[in-house]
Amino acid sequence: MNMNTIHSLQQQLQQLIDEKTKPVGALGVLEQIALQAGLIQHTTKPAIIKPHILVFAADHGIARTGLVNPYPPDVTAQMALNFINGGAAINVFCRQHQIALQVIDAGVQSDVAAETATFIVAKMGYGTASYLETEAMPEATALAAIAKGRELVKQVAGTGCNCIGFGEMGIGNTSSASLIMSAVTGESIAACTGRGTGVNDAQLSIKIKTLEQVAEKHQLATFAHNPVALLSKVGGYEIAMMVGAYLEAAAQKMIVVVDGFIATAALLLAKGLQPDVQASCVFAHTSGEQGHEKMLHWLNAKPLLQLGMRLGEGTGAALAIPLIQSAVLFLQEMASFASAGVSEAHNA
Ligand SMILES: O=C(O)c1ccc[n+]([C@@H]2O[C@H](COP(=O)([O-])O)[C@@H](O)[C@H]2O)c1
Ligand SMILES: Cc1cc2nc[nH]c2cc1C
Repeated sequence: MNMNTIHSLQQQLQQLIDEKTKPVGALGVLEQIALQAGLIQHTTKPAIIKPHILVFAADHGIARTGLVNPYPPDVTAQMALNFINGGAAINVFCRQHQIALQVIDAGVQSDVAAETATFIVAKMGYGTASYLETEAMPEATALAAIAKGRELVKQVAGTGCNCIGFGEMGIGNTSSASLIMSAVTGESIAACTGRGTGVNDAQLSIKIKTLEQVAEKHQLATFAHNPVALLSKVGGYEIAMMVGAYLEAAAQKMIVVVDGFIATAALLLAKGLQPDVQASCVFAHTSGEQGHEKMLHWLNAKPLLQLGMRLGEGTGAALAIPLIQSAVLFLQEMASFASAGVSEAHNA
């Protein structure tokens, strides 16, 4: 779409929104989402078809040190099994809102289960290496994970889905996200580091010191504009796959629903590779994880929900999808002042 076409489509959408039987602007942020959905789908009649969430699970070498996370790494595989059995929060919300859900083993440290239609085995390794010692993964592996993320989203797009959210599960992955955030935004490690699954005050200061050492060891600040190097040095397999997933979803003109702290850190990297991806993104919520608000501010993003959630799994995305559906439905179904015979304001 060239700039003139975008401008004219934007004007048409805004006019349709303003002609609906409501005071101008009275549906607030939903009006912005309806407009954005039309621009993403390049139509004045956007629709949400077969909404879908992909949850990427993987383990992190750093988590085995016990320096940055209160829960043991075994929880990643145990929660992956919980997803398969339908017992996690993301299962509940996806059932509630009729969102299709698939879980991807991007690199859990043990074998979780055999592949099925809803559990995909795409292991890039059995957990990353500890970036306290060495790089998390070779650059070739980061690139392979990005390619796999793209391939998975292409398959989902092939089912007719045009709205997708990405979640993650990985003990230790708030540390990767904090390191990525600090490198990309230039904020200090302390400003980018939160409690994750729940470290106490003493553990938080150890987490910050550990991550400061890692940032120094790998000279992360020098890789602010090199997403693949950041993935290789301090990333995770699930984060790398999400990067590819964002890139493909935007290329497929899908509405992309961005979840919490780790999911947004992956978007920082995707945006580093393809600045246009953000135009396809709706930000679901501000996570309770310290640092997420700053990350969103850096992106100039205005999330839909503020629920103090900090679970991950794509749970924020699942709660936001019905709001996005409401936004496109009001545009599709509401009567206009003319069609309903309602009088407009005197100042119209
Ligand atoms: O989405 C978020 O904002 C979020 C914030 C804090 C924690 N999490 C989840 O908690 C796990 C990582 O926490 P940690 O303390 O092990 O680094 C991982 O499985 C994430 O899905 C997720
Ligand atoms: C129990 C548990 C569930 C999670 N879901 C996403 N991250 C998680 C971390 C833990 C510890």
